Amino acid sequence: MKNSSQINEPITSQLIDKLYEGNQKEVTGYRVNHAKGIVLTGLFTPSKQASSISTAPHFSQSVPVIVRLSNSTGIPNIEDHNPKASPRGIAIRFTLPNNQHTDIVGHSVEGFPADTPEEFLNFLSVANQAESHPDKFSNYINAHEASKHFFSLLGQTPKSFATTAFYPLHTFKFINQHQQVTLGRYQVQPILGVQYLSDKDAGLKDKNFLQTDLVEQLKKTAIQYHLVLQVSKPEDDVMRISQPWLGPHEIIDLGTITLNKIGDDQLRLNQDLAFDPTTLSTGIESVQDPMFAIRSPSYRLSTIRRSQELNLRHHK
Ligand code: HEM
Repeated sequence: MKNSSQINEPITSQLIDKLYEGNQKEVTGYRVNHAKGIVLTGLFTPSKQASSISTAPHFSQSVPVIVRLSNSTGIPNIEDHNPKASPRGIAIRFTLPNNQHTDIVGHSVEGFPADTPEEFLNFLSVANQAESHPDKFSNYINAHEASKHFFSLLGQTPKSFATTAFYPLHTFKFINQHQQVTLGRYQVQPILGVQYLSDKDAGLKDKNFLQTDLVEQLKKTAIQYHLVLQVSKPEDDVMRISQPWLGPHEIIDLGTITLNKIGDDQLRLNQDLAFDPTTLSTGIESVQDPMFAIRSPSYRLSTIRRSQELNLRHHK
């Protein structure tokens, strides 16, 4: 029997090729997207309610977390105030008992330029020609709801990673000990609230200010986020990651992420960590939206390619 990664092999490598083509990946050994990042460590403490939503182990006990905060593009030294650095990224690894882990990967806008792998491939093909064929690019964007919405959200510079909200976008089934299912999407909400810089203030900032500010803030206090669940309503399309769910929704607090240390040896951590948003725990299942199956093989292939680049660099 074929597994999902074999089924998705051709489109996976096409997607990664397109990402390499478009993400200005001139430096080898880094991620093809979200190349510039900083790794922190801390603790996830579940809320009292979390264990009634899912039997996931980290919903009933505090667990260590590793968090990588990042800028978009494959440029490892992109200036933090460059509009192309948006959306920002977050990757969270929860360390679970028995050498298990589960990952959440999100970005700082509530949208994505495609709802299916084929649509994403089309989008990347056109986006990669944005400079040579600007009209084709703008026509495509205007004609496609997902990319139109996505581009309307880009470009802002956050005051800090500690004032940035993140959206993992996929819908999951959260299953409790009575087999009751809650459908919802995670949100990672900063305790300090969402705050952006004006373009003028952003332009005055040092090119690495998002990372240096974290170091300064940690000297005073920890960086904290609420992990919350936006509970779906019958009218929400849980199969489309490109669209926010409109109107008021029930929000359940799942717990608090507290980051209190910058990881030692950033270069090594950035290279070695390979997140996979499809690594789930017991009590949490995917709704199998069309993008979900493609993510694991894409991240795996990208990790293989950047590791090979590193090996080549070491052997030159
Ligand atoms: C099928 C759709 C997608 C594809 C093909 C894709 C592809 C990739 C690839 C190849 C990487 C580099 C992985 C590595 O070398 O470690 C990456 C990283 C990343 N992507 Fe995606 N991505 C997709 C969807 C998304 C979505 C929906 C989000 C946000 C909600 C997202 C956020 C991120 C973040 C934050 C990182 C950096 C992870 C880290 O810190 O290691 N991606 N993506």
